[in-house]
Amino acid sequence: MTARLVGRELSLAFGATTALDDLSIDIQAGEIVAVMGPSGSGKSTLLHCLAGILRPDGGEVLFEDRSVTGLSEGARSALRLRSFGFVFQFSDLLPELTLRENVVLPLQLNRSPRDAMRKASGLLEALEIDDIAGRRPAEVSGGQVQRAAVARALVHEPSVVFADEPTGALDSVAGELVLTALIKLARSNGASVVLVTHDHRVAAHADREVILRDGRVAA
Ligand SMILES: Nc1ncnc2c1ncn2[C@@H]1O[C@H](COP(=O)(O)OP(=O)(O)OP(=O)(O)O)[C@@H](O)[C@H]1O
Repeated sequence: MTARLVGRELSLAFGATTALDDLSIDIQAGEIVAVMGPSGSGKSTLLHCLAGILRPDGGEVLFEDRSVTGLSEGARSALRLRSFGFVFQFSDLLPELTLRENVVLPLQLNRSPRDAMRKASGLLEALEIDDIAGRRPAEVSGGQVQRAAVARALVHEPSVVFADEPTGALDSVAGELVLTALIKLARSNGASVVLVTHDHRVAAHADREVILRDGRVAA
């Protein structure tokens, strides 16, 4: 069994708008892939299909050689919680919890509290936010929130991290810190990263760039 993620001949329309048009993509275990292309070219839709959030109208997504598209909604949710991590442009950290409590959240179902805390602490240190991890999201900078979001996305050691414009709301210095940490930690865990971005400097961190145009792979 490999953690390879494959989208095969994916198509998806929203009413009269074609978002994905017979698009195929193959992401190897541990590979960092940047998905680029103009606004509206289908980048986020592709990410949502690969992650099992959206079901395509046609085609199939395979993860670990099994069909994701064929799973029930509940089974897709379980797969996302177990095997995938997510970082979005605007973090969805819970505002009433501290950064540390947010990071530990994905672990609480299946680890002892002490073990979960140890794992979260290691990531908070690696991301250099351990000294402020007792604060709530509103009490730290945007870059620090995004670094906490990276820690939360990686804490349960997912096979794939989906990152949709993770640095889009940050200045270049803060963005660089978030991105290098995300990629370094994903690599050390052997996780693949699907990185949606319109920024060539961000994409330069990936192993491979896939460029979309009108819902198809252009390059
Ligand atoms: N929920 C939706 N309802 C209707 N149309 C949608 C929806 N989501 C996306 N679309 C349309 O599908 C197409 C692809 O959108 P998508 O968000 O995947 O593009 P994108 O490449 O990520 O764009 P951006 O860089 O602007 O975020 C666009 O034409 C968009 O307007």
